[in-house]
Amino acid sequence: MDDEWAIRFEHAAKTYAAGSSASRAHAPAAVDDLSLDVRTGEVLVLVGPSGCGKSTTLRMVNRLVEPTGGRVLVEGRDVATLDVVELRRHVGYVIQNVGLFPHRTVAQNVATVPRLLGWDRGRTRTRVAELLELVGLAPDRYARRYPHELSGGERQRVGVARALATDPPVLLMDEPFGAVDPVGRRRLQDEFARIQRELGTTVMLVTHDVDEAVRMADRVAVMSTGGHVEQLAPPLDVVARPATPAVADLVGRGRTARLLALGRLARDDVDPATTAPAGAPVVQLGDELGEVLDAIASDGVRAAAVHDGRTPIGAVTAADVLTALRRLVAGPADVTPGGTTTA
Ligand SMILES: Nc1ncnc2c1ncn2[C@@H]1O[C@H](COP(=O)(O)OP(=O)(O)OP(=O)(O)O)[C@@H](O)[C@H]1O
Repeated sequence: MDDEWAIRFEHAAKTYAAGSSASRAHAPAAVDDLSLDVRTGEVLVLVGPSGCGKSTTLRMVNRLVEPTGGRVLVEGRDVATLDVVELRRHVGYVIQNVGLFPHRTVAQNVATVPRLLGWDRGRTRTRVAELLELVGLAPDRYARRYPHELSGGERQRVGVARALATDPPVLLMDEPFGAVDPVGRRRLQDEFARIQRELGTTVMLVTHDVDEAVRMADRVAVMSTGGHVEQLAPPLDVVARPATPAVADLVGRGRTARLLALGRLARDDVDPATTAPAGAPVVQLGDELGEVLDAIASDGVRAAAVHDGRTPIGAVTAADVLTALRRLVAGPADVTPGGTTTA
């Protein structure tokens, strides 16, 4: 196994053979020529407009879609050479609306793959209980329920538990939280992030929700038609310094709010000569800029005191937060259109 990457696309291409032979001859490629590495243990999010080839890209990994050009490797092996059942044991898959078996209980749904693998009942039962705990569903309350007795968010959790049953090193997620209301979605995102960190799973996630992308990703791949990667970079870089007009278009609306959530208070943002007035709110170096602004925005306050741990190091005003935002946008000048930044 390669330590650096878990999934590699090498000039991967897919042209669907649909319609008449005449239209087939001119069918545009859903994915034209994709070369991309997903690093071991990272969450890489594909985001882009509808029809740009995100799902096609994802499905080439578990061979729900067979490439018509190039190749896809998982943990160093060309997926085309692998037995599909063996491959899918290593590659979990979660989709919107999950596709749970309606006439099977939660426990039976989660046990699907262990059953196929012939695990004994004791091992399966223990694993199912572990997984339900992991996704925040108490086994004694949920194991015997049927999918129609669950909320959308709970069903999605069962889908995640099922995909993780054999502890796959790679997990593919296609709009996994798309069917959940915004509040539930945010909670699921947070919990999933915790689970992912705990397990160290390599995740490739598809969404068309830019906020979801920047919240979940270690790196974001912004795609345009034909599976073309416009920019591949950490969320902050994508939002602060879009590499192409297409990326700017996608992240443009609500950009300041996203920067406030992604940017962190740095030492350079703090005025060491100023002391905040008595009773001023205290923020910490490294806090989200949005939280800092919230603190300053509270009634009758013009500045927040900044601490580094327990040590007061100065004060910060709303104007300083604005300067910090500009610092993020100015950033290091290492982004080239269509290129990548290293992080
Ligand atoms: N089975 C198929 N047969 C023919 N064409 C397909 C098939 N699946 C996808 N396509 C086409 O391939 C292109 C890419 O589709 P894909 O589903 O990968 O895009 P996407 O970015 O995931 O879109 P969305 O965000 O709307 O789900 C689209 O033009 C789509 O119409």
